[in-house]
Amino acid sequence: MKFTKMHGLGNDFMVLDGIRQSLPEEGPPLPAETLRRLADRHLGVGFDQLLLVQPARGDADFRYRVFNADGSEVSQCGNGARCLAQFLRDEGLTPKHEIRLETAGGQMMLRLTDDGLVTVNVGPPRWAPADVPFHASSEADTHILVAGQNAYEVSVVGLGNPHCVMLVENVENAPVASVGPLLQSHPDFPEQANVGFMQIVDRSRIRLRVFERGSGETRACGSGACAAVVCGQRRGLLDDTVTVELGGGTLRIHYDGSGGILMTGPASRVYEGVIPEPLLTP
Ligand SMILES: N[C@H](CCC[C@H](N)C(=O)O)C(=O)O
Repeated sequence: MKFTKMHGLGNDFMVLDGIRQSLPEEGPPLPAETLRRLADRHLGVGFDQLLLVQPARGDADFRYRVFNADGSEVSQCGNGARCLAQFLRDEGLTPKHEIRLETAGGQMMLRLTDDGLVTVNVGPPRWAPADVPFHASSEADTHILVAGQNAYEVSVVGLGNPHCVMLVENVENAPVASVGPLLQSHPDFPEQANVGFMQIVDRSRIRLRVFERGSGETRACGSGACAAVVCGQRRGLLDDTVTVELGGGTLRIHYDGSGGILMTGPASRVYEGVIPEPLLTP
């Protein structure tokens, strides 16, 4: 099985072409145990997420599916969407500069810009608890989550995937490794959550670390960057356009309250590889 290794600011992916290779319409493209082994950075290829592109089933150009390193299928991966747009163009699978993707969380528009960057419209933020999903009686600027011996004030938002975002003084010493897993699996998130730790530099710049659901802390999280910005805007702390500094580099996020959240950033190819068929079975 052929694959392409790519990354968006160090959030790295194994990309599978389900257009020119026949892959299952539903469920993981590989046995879950094989997928997890390939995600391992010593036993396999090593990746945060596996991205799969397949023929669209509706009026979009392509269908986009995402699997975390733990094998869980999810509905959104912002960095991955940029890499997929680059992959589709590089492979000659589309001549378009504007690509519409069908995802489990709805449609997303991608635009390849002349400066080699990709802009993704990830859609509007979903604040209603049921749309995150999150157990709460109503939406609010912040919620208090009790975990272990502590209470954490977080903002909660859905972007096709669930996010909770907390403010920290300095991302360098944020309790990502300890608090990230606690809030990821907090019982108020029935499908778990991605956990963002946001330092406000000024109204147009933040620093961010994300403990991702199903993958742990990654060097960048595109949907996490979008979530942090809209949560900061809702709390009156950020302007419409924000530069987000992540471990692997910067993203530009724009949201003015109408239309969708626009995320702009790079997409990088690393290498192509082949997994021999006998190694695809557990
Ligand atoms: N871990 C996320 C999926 C990948 C998101 C991230 N890599 C991005 O760039 O948005 C989740 O379980 O919802």
